[in-house]
Amino acid sequence: MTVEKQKISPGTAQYLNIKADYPTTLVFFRMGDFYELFFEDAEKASRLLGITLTARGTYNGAPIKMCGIPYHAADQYLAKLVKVGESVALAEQIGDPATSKGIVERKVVRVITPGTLSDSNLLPEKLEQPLLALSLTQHKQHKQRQTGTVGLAWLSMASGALKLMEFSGEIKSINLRLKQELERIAAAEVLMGELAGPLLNTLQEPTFLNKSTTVPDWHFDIPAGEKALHLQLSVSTLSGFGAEGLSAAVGAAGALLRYAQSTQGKGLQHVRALTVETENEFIGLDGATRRNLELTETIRGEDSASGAPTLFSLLDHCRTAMGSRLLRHWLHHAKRAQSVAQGRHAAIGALIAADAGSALSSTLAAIPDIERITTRIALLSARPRDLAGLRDGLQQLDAIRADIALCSTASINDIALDEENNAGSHLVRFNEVSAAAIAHTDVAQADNASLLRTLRHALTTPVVCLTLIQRAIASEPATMVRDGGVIAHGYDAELDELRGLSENAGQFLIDLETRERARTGITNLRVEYNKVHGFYIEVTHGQTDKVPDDYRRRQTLKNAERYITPELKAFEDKALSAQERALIREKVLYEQLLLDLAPHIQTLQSIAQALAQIDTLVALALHAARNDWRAPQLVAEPAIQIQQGRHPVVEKQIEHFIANDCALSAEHKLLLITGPNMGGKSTFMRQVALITLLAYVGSYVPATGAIIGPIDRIFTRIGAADDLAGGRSTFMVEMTESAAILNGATENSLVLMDEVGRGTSTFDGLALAWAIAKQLIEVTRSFTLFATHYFELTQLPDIHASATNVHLSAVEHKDSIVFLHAVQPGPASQSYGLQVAQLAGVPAAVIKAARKHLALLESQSVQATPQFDLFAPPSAHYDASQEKADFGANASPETSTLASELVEALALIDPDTLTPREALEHLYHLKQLSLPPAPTITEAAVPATKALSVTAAKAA
Ligand SMILES: Nc1ncnc2c1ncn2[C@@H]1O[C@H](COP(=O)(O)OP(=O)(O)OP(=O)(O)O)[C@@H](O)[C@H]1O
Repeated sequence: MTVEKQKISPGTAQYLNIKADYPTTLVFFRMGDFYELFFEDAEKASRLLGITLTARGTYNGAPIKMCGIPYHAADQYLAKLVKVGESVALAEQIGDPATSKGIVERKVVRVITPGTLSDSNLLPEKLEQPLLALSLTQHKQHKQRQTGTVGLAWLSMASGALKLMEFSGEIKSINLRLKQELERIAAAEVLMGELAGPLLNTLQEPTFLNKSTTVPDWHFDIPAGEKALHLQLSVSTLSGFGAEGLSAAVGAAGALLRYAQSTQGKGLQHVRALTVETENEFIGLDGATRRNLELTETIRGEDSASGAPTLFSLLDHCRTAMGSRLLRHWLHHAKRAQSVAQGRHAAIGALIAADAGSALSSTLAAIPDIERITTRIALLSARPRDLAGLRDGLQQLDAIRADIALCSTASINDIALDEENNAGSHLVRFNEVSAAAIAHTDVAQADNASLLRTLRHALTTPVVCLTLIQRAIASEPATMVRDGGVIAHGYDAELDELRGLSENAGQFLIDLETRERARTGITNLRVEYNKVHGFYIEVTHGQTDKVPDDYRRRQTLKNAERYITPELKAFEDKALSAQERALIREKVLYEQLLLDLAPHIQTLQSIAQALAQIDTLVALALHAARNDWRAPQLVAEPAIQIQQGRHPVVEKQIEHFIANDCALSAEHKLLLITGPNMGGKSTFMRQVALITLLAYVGSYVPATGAIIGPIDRIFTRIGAADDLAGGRSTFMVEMTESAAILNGATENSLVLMDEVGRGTSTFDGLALAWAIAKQLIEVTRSFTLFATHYFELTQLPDIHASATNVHLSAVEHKDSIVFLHAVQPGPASQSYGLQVAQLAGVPAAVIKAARKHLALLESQSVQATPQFDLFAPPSAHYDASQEKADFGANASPETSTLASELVEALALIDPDTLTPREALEHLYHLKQLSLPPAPTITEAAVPATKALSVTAAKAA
């Protein structure tokens, strides 16, 4: 917008000048007690906020559209706008309207964006909303391979945590990786250079692109980024943070800090440290897995905040928002290093043994969000009640430390022994790894005792800081500094004196009244005050003739006259100005107090982190104790051995949950799970994944025992949902997820495959399921739970020793079915599909027709067509030999017998002596020998999808 100063009012010119600097941001233009919005901003805000659009004056001949919101209610409107991803620039009045000549000066003091919030009213309590900067550099084509480097830097403005990460590779693989990292970090706002945007479109991640803010490419300059980090962290090298050599990420950090600072309008004193995250630090979970396991939101996308049952809402017994945020973080960031989880297990054990959870929990309830308050202190935006809350919270630290001290090392050892006894020998392979587990547990004990000790140490009361706040802040301060009554008595002599002047006014006025009554003889004379007229002496009309000469009339009422005297006037000036000056003095003192607290920011941050940890550990300990969860053992050998495991969320929702074992080891890596619909297959698979994850999160687990080896990633392919927004069909989603698993899983990964292949035709689906299972067994060799309705797959264990059949059992009762939900050895014998349909209320006539059709299909399938009833028991015709060949095994004895019979028969034939008829008879005989008794399922199991489709088409 160009500013045509001649034709427009000074106010409009000022607005347009400011707006020119914030073209894509809504500008809130402060006018007295209102923020006003103009032009397109007004239209947009009125639509988004549902407020009335009006017009005032004209610009270029057209009315200027405007709308406004009251200054005092701004927070609620800002919250709404930020929630829909809008940013707002606050243009405040800088000059004093009373003394300004012409128009009062205005300046943007802060920009509010989704990723840079620190205000308690605008931020969700239990969620971090990081700001992320992303740089993507494509390297020159190298032997036909397009490669690139991604640099990530992200900052939680509300906590001050700054993190970096960098990775390189072929464009396709880094895109995949980037998608996973973005899903993990869950940034509220993503900064990108102008060039990176189009490259990232290939991510096909609409939700992510909606959050992006474009900044000039030069903001990502690497030397500038390095300089900015040095300055921010007050260091001369980044090597202490392990960040040397991360040029792309350092460039991104430069863009991030520049943007974050510009939005705050000031430096970021609370950002004092840097963490570098590495590729292999956490157990990898992609977005689909986080959703499928319902960690913090349900599969349908409901957040825990809406009360939806998720792992987070189940475990969140945290009493502070800091604890809740950390718990959420832990669930999404389980570290691969076992020692971290072991440290937490032992701490939980010690808390349970000392029965310290409840006491700690109630003390923690009195602790405010010290982390965010500290940030607001650093940004000089802390309110008086933030400081009062901080003071009250810090006063609880002694009690918390005393409770932690109760958890002695002795009790930790008791717990360890207990758990070891509990692990028992229920599972065959449990014992094989338990010796190693004991060794590990010992190591863990040493670390563990130290976790609580470290926390106790970090929670040492910061006496200087606390005393300062105690001295400075009134016991119950007003909400805003401008209301006064924020600074405590005795903190500042000047303030006390000014307050004394206005507070002692009462006595002065009583004394004056007594004196004036005596002097004038007017017995009903009164000295009073009102806001409009100030102090006055009131005399009723009947007495006015007694009024002395020095009384000046101030106001005439119906029954009385009001006067002022020189003495009263002098007092009035002093008292009123004292009040005003006291308010000004309080503001100065408060601002100075925030500055004086700055040196304590780092201490307060580590106290906040320690409080979050102890709160989270207490929450996990309470949940474990109340629900009979046990300490898992993390071992070096490959294993997922779970004894009597339960699904943590489902067990809460039903009356009687059936616990199940799971035994996976180096020799037995795939469980092929069959059983009826509703039998509990998905629940079982999820519970294994959740127990594994919980063990690495550092929590106890819902099982009587669990021994778990190294885990690098957890993958899930569960359920089928269309991705309409992403333009992908059910089957496409299924195959994309399967592809990601097959490309990314290793022998330390846990893979959950639920009914893979069901999104397409029977034969294609079966063939794909077969080939995928084969790949997981032979190539990735991952721990796999493979649930299927394709009965043919139950042959896998015959062919491959590392696969085992288990099934979820059910029994028929009259015409109905009873699910036992127990995992039992061997394959299922029936699918019970019709019975389940009947349970679901499918009309009797339909069920009857289905039964009839099923009988027909079964008889046909025996005679001619390959498998229709996928759950019919394996037929006598089934020929596993082909699959064995498929898996690279030797030919079966049957195949070799047939071959030798044919050779023998051929050897008996002398073609030179045969008549044409005899030749034909021999041919029929040979054909008879080689013919299989009936078409076999083998055809369907050959993983050549195309050929199978043709077969299927012919069969149909
Ligand atoms: N171990 C268990 N104990 C008690 N009830 C269970 C158990 N497992 C599952 N259930 C109940 O059975 C229901 C169905 O379980 P689940 O969805 O796991 O079945 P499924 O075999 O995967 O079914 P489908 O093949 O149709 O997907 C669950 O909602 C739960 O109420």
